[in-house]
Amino acid sequence: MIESTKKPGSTVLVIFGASGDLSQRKLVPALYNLMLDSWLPDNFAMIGVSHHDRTTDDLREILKDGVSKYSRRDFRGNGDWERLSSSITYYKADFTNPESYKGLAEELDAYDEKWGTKANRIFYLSVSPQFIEPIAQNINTSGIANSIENSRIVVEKPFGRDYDSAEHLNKKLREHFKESQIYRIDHYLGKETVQNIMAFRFANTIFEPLWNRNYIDSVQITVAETVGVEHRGNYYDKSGALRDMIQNHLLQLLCMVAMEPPITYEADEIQNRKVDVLHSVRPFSTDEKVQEDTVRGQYFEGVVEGETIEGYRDAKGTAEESNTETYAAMKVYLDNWRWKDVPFYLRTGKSMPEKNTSITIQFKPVSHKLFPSEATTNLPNLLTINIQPSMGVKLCMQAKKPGLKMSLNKVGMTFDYDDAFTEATPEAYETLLLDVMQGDSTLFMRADQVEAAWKIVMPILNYWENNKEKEFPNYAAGSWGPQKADDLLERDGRSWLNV
Ligand SMILES: NC(=O)C1=CN([C@@H]2O[C@H](COP(=O)(O)OP(=O)(O)OC[C@H]3O[C@@H](n4cnc5c(N)ncnc54)[C@H](OP(=O)(O)O)[C@@H]3O)[C@@H](O)[C@H]2O)C=CC1
Ligand SMILES: O=C1O[C@H](COP(=O)(O)O)[C@@H](O)[C@H](O)[C@H]1O
Repeated sequence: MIESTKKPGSTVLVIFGASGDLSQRKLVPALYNLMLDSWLPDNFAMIGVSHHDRTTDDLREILKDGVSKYSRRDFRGNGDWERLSSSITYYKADFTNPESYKGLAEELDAYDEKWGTKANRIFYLSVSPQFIEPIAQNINTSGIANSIENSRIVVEKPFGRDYDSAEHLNKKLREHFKESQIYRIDHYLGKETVQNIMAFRFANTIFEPLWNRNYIDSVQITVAETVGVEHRGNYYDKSGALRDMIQNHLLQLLCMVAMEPPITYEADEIQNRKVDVLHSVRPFSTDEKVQEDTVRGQYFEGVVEGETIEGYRDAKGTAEESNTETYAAMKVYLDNWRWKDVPFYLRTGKSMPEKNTSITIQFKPVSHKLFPSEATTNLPNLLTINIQPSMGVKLCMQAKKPGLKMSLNKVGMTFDYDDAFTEATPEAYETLLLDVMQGDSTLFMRADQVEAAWKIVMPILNYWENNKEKEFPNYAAGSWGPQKADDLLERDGRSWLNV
């Protein structure tokens, strides 16, 4: 495990695609907050690479705008931004042109010379997927990744668009970098409340003995977003909820909640336990299984949080007869000792009535009914891990309602981040960028993890692509998704717990 309280050593962060949306909305605001919290190395520089004619001042202005709009801390005009921006320079290059990398090499060497040390070189690929291969190759052939220990490459999602392309990309990356140098981002893993799942499960005595098929009836994982496809129609219409959310974020949440206890808090050990979960997912082995246990949806015009949202097919960049799902739900089983016959229900959707990312564990009913049925609400114990926007854990149980008769009522025990902690919550990208600088890959995706996750969704992707959904669009923006998603649970005598 990496010493997490230590400031990283001298670092040059090269962001390919520095003028793009991700860089403005997430990466540079994260650097800004790391700087304010004194986490940036004493010797730090950022080189922003993209292809339009720009000066360093132009890039700084673009990024300043991003920080002022998106930083979790208010933008303060007291010289803080200038402290960060003075370490940012612009480098104009065509990603695909090997010649462009010569000047970059000179700039990187100049920092080593100035600081009198071999600085960490982090190559952050905030670029469209088709550029990953040529950039990795050009970094390698130009020799700018100067050593295995000091050089790291960070790759954004989407990591491939199916199993074959992800496997190919892994192979190509490994032609140029060692696995220990490759940091595949899934920003959900950087979220404070997602990291807390490990603490919650493995730093407390009371939950783990119950965390299995003997006590748990079922698990629900929900990632509901109020936003629709917005300006990302071009990307999203070729992706859909299964690729965009389930293959990565939801399967990672599944891993966190279902994994066996790791022996040590080491990156490889934790990733091994997560891969075990993915390998244990019962395959969707036939088209009938896909039809039975999965549901897809696409929203039509509706009202979300009081605002009318146009239908998905009317959004810019989407096809008129688009077959792309904006909602996906499924039931999966894990064929292993701990979870045999416990269903895990996963769902995610855009244009839902509320933003809610949560995991709910439904416990089995008590083994013997002691109280007369009119006295009890018959509600099972529920443990909800709220990931966002509300952050915390809530346990629902039954208690005697005060009064002269024995009557039970549902009550809750709540741990809320806002009440429990005074510390601010860092954004996921702050955690992840700091981890890359410190060389800690615990919260990143290993090659086999990504491939195992693709393997799970491939039969669904194939079936959905080859069989157009005739009922699309099939849920109103602002509703909880298609009726069939409710039916999926109703068949099992359960229902979605919109808590
Ligand atoms: N935006 C987001 O919220 C999220 C994005 N991602 C992923 O991050 C990656 C980047 O996304 P995003 O920032 O939105 O993309 P953008 O399209 O906004 O930015 C692309 C960047 O690449 C540069 N660029 C494009 N072609 C070339 C080229 N041939 N040579 C040099 N520079 C080039 C552009 O430079 P210029 O300005 O000069 O044109 C720009 O800086 C994608 O893989 C995306 O899927 C992942 C999660 C969320
Ligand atoms: O990766 C993605 O995640 C966002 C949701 O992220 P969150 O941190 O706001 O929960 C999603 O909107 C986007 O479509 C997807 O590409």
